Amino acid sequence: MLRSCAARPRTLSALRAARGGAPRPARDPGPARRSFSTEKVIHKDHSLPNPSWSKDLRLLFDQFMKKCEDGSWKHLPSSECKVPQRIHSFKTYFLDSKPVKEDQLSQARPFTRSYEVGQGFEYAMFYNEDEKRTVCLFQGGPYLEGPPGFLHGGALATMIDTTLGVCTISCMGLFMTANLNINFKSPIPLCSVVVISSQLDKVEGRKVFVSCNVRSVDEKTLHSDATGLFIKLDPEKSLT
Ligand SMILES: CCCCC/C=C\C/C=C\CCCCCCCC(=O)SCCNC(=O)CCNC(=O)[C@H](O)C(C)(C)COP(=O)(O)OP(=O)(O)OC[C@H]1O[C@@H](n2cnc3c(N)ncnc32)[C@H](O)[C@@H]1OP(=O)(O)O
Repeated sequence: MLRSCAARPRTLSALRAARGGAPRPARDPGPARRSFSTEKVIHKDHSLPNPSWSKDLRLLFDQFMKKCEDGSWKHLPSSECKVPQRIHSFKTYFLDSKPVKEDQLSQARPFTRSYEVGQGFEYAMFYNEDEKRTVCLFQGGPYLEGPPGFLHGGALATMIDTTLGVCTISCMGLFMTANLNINFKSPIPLCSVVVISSQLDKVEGRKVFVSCNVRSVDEKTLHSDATGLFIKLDPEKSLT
């Protein structure tokens, strides 16, 4: 259910209660939109259409789902729950250190999936293995406002980092962002849809160079372009 701005928690304690209190009630999307893992936990796929998606986002999503039919593109599911195997692999890099307490970790969720449906980051990603490309269809909701009526630059940076990160992780394994360089060329109207097209450019040892551009749905407006450097994690080194 969409929450109005008036219903947003105004105090820190209200915010904490909203974030850390009782688990959110499940919003069952119906059989066609449930996804299951081999784990006992049922993970809901947040990258499938929901009522907050605009016509533009639905049309683009359908176009990419068609491209998936011959196997050249893959739709990447996105869960608010953790991916246990990847998280376990990632935790091995922390070695002996415990930077985050277990109870805090149990509250953790991906930043881009931490808003109510429709209010924050609505997106779906598609991956082309042969071309080493990832495309993100992104609709930034009303809680992501920067300049009045426009998307916050940090929200776009988040989606660029996530798209480049997914592109790198899908192609190569466990990496972290070392450098992100973004040119903001044209502001993005709030609640509009943009297409983030990323590609893997070069691999040099542990370094992966990726880039992307962000365009309007009609492709006429170049909103941003960006480059990223991702470093493969070294199991011999602690992150903390
Ligand atoms: C990332 C998540 C993994 C978990 C996966 C689990 C589930 C996946 C599900 C969904 C995917 C979502 C994708 C989300 C993407 C989000 C990505 C992030 O936001 S990551 C968070 C932000 N980044 C950080 O906090 C990184 C902090 N930095 C570090 O930890 C380290 O600096 C490092 C990047 C790990 C590199 O350190 P390391 O000691 O290993 O390397 P070196 O310093 O020896 O450098 C190696 C090599 O790289 C060059 N280098 C390093 N940094 C830079 C830089 N900033 N600019 C240019 N070059 C750099 C360095 O010179 C060395 O080069 P050379 O070998 O030629 O000498």
